[in-house]
Amino acid sequence: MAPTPRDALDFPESDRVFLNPHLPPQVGTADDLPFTTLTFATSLDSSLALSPGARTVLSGPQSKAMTHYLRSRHDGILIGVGTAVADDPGLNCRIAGVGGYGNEGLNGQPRPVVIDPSARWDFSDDSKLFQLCREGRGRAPWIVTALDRPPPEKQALLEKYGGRFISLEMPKSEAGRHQINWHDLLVTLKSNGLLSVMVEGGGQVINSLLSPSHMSLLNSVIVTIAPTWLGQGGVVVSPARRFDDGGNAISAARLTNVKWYPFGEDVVLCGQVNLSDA
Ligand SMILES: NC(=O)C1=CN([C@@H]2O[C@H](COP(=O)(O)OP(=O)(O)OC[C@H]3O[C@@H](n4cnc5c(N)ncnc54)[C@H](O)[C@@H]3O)[C@@H](O)[C@H]2O)C=CC1
Ligand SMILES: Nc1nc(O)c(N)c(N[C@@H]2O[C@H](COP(=O)(O)O)[C@@H](O)[C@H]2O)n1
Repeated sequence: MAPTPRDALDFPESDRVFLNPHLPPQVGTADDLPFTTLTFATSLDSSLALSPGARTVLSGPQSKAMTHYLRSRHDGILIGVGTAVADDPGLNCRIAGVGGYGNEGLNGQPRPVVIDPSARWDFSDDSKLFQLCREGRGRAPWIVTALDRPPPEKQALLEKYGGRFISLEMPKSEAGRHQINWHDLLVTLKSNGLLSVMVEGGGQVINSLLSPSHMSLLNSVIVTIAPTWLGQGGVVVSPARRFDDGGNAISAARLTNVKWYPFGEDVVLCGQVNLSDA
C-alpha cells in the first residue's frame, strides 16, 4: 500500500450507508446496458453553473467527497464537451485508498467518456486529465464523436495516454445539431467493459437524457442541492416540456422511490425516474 497523499478525500463508512441502495450492483446487470446513474449538483434555481463557460462550485466538502465516492463505484464517468471545455476537469476519483490515492494501479478510477460529436475539444498534454494520467491518478478519456476520421494529431495524443476516439453514427436534428442515440452509446460502452456509468452533465446532456425517449435508460438519480441561487443566465436543468393527449402541459419527468439526505449544508436527493408516465 502506497502512502495516502494529503489531497486525498475522506468519505467515512458512516456516510456511505445511505447510498448503498442507489449504487450499481457489484456484479453488473444481466442485459446489454450498463447500470447508469445520473448525478449532478444544482442550485435552488436548477442551475449547474453561472454560465456555460464557468466552472462553478456548488457542492460543499461532504457532498463533493460523496461525488468522488460515486466515481469510485462506477466504471465510467460521462460528460458533454461543453463541460470538458468549460472546466478542464480531472474526472478521476480522489477518495483515500483508490489507485493513485494510497493504492497501487488504477483500481477505483473511472474511465472518462466525453461526448464530442465534432471533436472540438482542444485538449493538450497540459489538460488536467492528462496530467493525472502521467501521475498515475486517472485514466485517459474515450471521446465519442460523429466523425469517421477524427483529427490524427488528437488521436495520437489520446492514444499516447491509453485513450481513444469512439466513432458513432449521429443523425442531425432539423436545427443541425448532432443527436446521439443514448441507447446505442450505452450498449457500446458496456461492450467495451464499462458495467456502470455515471453521467455528470452538463446541461445539454442531462436535459437530453431526461427526455421521454431516453429517461428509461437511467437506473438511478443522485442530485446534490446546494443552498444557493445562481441567478438568471445559468446553465439550467430543465428538460423539454411534455403535453398530454388533450394538449395540456404535464411535468417533464418525475422521480419515485425518493429519499432525501441532509449532507453538511447541502441535501442529497436519491431516486429513480418514474417510468409509469414516460
Ligand atoms: N454542477 C454540476 O454538477 C455540473 C456542472 N456542469 C457545468 O455545466 C456547464 C456545461 O454544460 P453545457 O454547456 O450544457 O454543456 P454539456 O457538457 O452538456 O455539453 C454540450 C455539448 O455536448 C454534446 N452533446 C450534448 N448532448 C448531446 C446529444 N444528445 N447528442 C449529441 N451531442 C450532445 C454537444 O456537442 C453539445 O454542444 C459547465 O459550465 C459545467 O461547469 C457540468 C457538469 C456537472
Ligand atoms: N458534484 C459536483 N459539484 C459541483 O459543485 C460541481 N461543480 C461539479 N461539477 C462536475 O465535476 C467536474 C469537475 O471534476 P474534477 O473536480 O475536476 O474532477 C465538472 O467537470 C463537472 O462534471 N460536480
